[in-house]
Amino acid sequence: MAANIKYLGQKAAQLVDVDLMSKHGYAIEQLMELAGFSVAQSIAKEYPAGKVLLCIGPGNNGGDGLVAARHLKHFGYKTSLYYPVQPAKDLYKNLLHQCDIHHIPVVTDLTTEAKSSDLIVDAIFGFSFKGSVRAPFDQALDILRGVNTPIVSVDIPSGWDVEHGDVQGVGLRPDMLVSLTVPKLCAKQFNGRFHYLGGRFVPPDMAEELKVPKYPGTDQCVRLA
Ligand SMILES: NC(=O)C1=CN([C@@H]2O[C@H](COP(=O)(O)OP(=O)(O)OC[C@H]3O[C@@H](n4cnc5c(N)ncnc54)[C@H](O)[C@@H]3O)[C@@H](O)[C@H]2O)[C@H](O)CC1
Ligand SMILES: [K+]
Repeated sequence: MAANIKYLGQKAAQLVDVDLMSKHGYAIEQLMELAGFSVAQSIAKEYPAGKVLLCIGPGNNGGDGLVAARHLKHFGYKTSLYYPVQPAKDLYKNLLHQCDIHHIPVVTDLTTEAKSSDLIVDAIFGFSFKGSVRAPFDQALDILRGVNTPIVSVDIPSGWDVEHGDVQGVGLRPDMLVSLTVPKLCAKQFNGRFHYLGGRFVPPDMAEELKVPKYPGTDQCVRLA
């Protein structure tokens, strides 16, 4: 585990988000683009080009996944989306349209796709996840838990409590975790091979307060463990 890292609880993580947008004038599209780009770059550092299935949830964690799908495609990966709940918000509709014009298909047979992919990106739930997993994501997480394909979780391993980890025994054990902005408390329990940090958009005073580590060169991600 990297030294001097600050881990945020659920409320604190949500407050950072609010501060960036309400106080400092960032648009969600800006943050999401950089967050998703950093996820794609973290993946490219550790996994060779191949077939990547991105599992997309109904909130901004899912939005990060839609952005990552597009950048991975630009990087030479073959990408597809599992996106069972598609909210009507323009933000997500536009991101999905952009995936469409990048010839990134939406698939429905999760079991088959998960087994035949080289990598799965879990962009289902992020720091706003609460309670027990509701349909259709309960079944989806069961399927993901049951395949041998390595999983990269975006910000939070889905089904894990943001602060306490897998207290409900959902069972997702990602190979890589890409924390965004600053790791959340549950990241202390992550024991996969690669822990990265992404979301290189935090202004300097806030970065100092949050103990954001230095990113190397022009990279959008930094390996923590
Ligand atoms: N500043 C940053 O670090 C940024 C992070 N980003 C990403 O945004 C997510 C947090 O997004 P948010 O929309 O607040 O929430 P989630 O994606 O975690 O999920 C909300 C979504 O999920 C539903 N839901 C919640 N609990 C359950 C449950 N038990 N069962 C089923 N469904 C559930 C809820 O109803 C909503 O629909 C953060 O983690 C980052 O990945 C931004 O993209 C950029 C800035
Ligand atoms: K996730």
